Amino acid sequence: MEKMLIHGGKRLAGEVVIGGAKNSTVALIPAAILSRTPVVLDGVPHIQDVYNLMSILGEMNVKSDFTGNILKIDPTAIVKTDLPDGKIKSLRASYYFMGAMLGRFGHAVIGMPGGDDIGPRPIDQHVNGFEALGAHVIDHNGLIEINAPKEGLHGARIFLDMASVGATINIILAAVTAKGQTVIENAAKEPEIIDLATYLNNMGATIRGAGTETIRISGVEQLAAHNAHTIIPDRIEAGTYLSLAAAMGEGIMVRNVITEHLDAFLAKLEEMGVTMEVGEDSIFVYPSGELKMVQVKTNTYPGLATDLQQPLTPLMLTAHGEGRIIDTIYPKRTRHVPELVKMGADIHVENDQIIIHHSPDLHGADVVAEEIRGGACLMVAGLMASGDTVISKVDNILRGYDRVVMKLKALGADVELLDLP
Ligand SMILES: CC(=O)N[C@H]1[C@@H](OP(=O)(O)OP(=O)(O)OC[C@H]2O[C@@H](n3ccc(=O)[nH]c3=O)[C@H](O)[C@@H]2O)O[C@H](CO)[C@@H](O)[C@@H]1O
Ligand SMILES: C=C(OP(=O)(O)O)C(=O)O
Repeated sequence: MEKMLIHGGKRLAGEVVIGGAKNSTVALIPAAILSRTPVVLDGVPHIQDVYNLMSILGEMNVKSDFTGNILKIDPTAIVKTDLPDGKIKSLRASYYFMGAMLGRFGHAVIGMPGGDDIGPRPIDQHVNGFEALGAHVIDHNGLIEINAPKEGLHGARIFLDMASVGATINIILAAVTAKGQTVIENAAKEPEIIDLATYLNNMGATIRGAGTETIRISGVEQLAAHNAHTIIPDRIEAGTYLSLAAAMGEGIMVRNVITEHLDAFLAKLEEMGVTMEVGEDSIFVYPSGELKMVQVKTNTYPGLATDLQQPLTPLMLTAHGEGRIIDTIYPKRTRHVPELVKMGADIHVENDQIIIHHSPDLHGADVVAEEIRGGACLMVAGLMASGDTVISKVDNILRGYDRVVMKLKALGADVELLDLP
């Protein structure tokens, strides 16, 4: 079992280049099966989720080749295949094969996805969307079978109960080749949705309004990719390094960012007193002086992302006063809290609110990364702490952080992956 060993307490400096967005990539790869021609993705992050999706593609006789940052996917010999278990369970985004297979074959049999254990993650909005398009959905005890009617899917007006990223993407994937117009109201507005729409539109889809709460899709016969698509930078990876830079940096340049995607997060860092120079596609973080405690409430985009509340937490531990984090998207996303306590943090959970006090003396400990961002939080805390931190279940970090050990080492961190029992 791989674990991450961190000899903490070292000041860091230099630059880090952010990879392509995990949450775009994991939608773009399943979406590739809608194309009748080979697909090329550029800026693909080296993360376990990508390797697992490639393995799922292989089960459908879709060949893929990942060299450098380029992923080539050839769906021309695709075979309609049921995907009941195996790698499907290794990540959340495998549920995008529901919409993509439905769009391509009018039929999908997919096991319920895996992904982070961060509280309840139902897929009722995805199912309601498929049904509105005319599909028949049967849940065979966690094995989801979806069938389009004989005449194919038809456009529909769909109002989401909540602005779900996954449901918005899955409905787009199914609707791009449905007959007629689909309108998704209360759609998610995350940048990854715009990235997906750009990619599909370049294949011949007609999707308008991505990035707003009303998305209109006019169905087309079929899609075919003709150009490579460059994936947007990962705003969550960027936020994680910004938090680390503010906590331990002697001057760190974070490159390849779309700074607008980080507006809410940057505003929070500024409120804390972090000094930054925000360029066109980079952010330089100066060494921090005394920081001010802040109150944090996560929200859907453009609000502060739930995926950034945990990476921000170690930085908040350096500030004076009492801070609170309310995660309105995943209120139970608190599994990192007892692990931080093992490291000497003054932090606890009260009625789903995370309460934080100044904790200047973090020390290394054996901790568990129960999920990706909780893991990222412990990684940042481990780099700040004195002594050694050993993080187990590190695969949860590696499934979403591009070449993280290499990037941290380049900043001067003393970190390695070890095969430990
Ligand atoms: C692969 C990917 O892109 N993952 C991201 C995606 O997850 P994911 O797409 O799973 O998250 P959603 O936006 O769908 O979930 C938002 C909220 O809606 C609820 N909900 C969602 C769907 C549904 O059918 N019913 C329902 O009740 C969820 O439980 C959650 O409370 O968006 C989350 C919220 O920004 C991020 O934390 C994840 O990193
Ligand atoms: C929750 C996350 O991922 P997933 O939806 O893939 O589990 C995340 O990236 O923070």
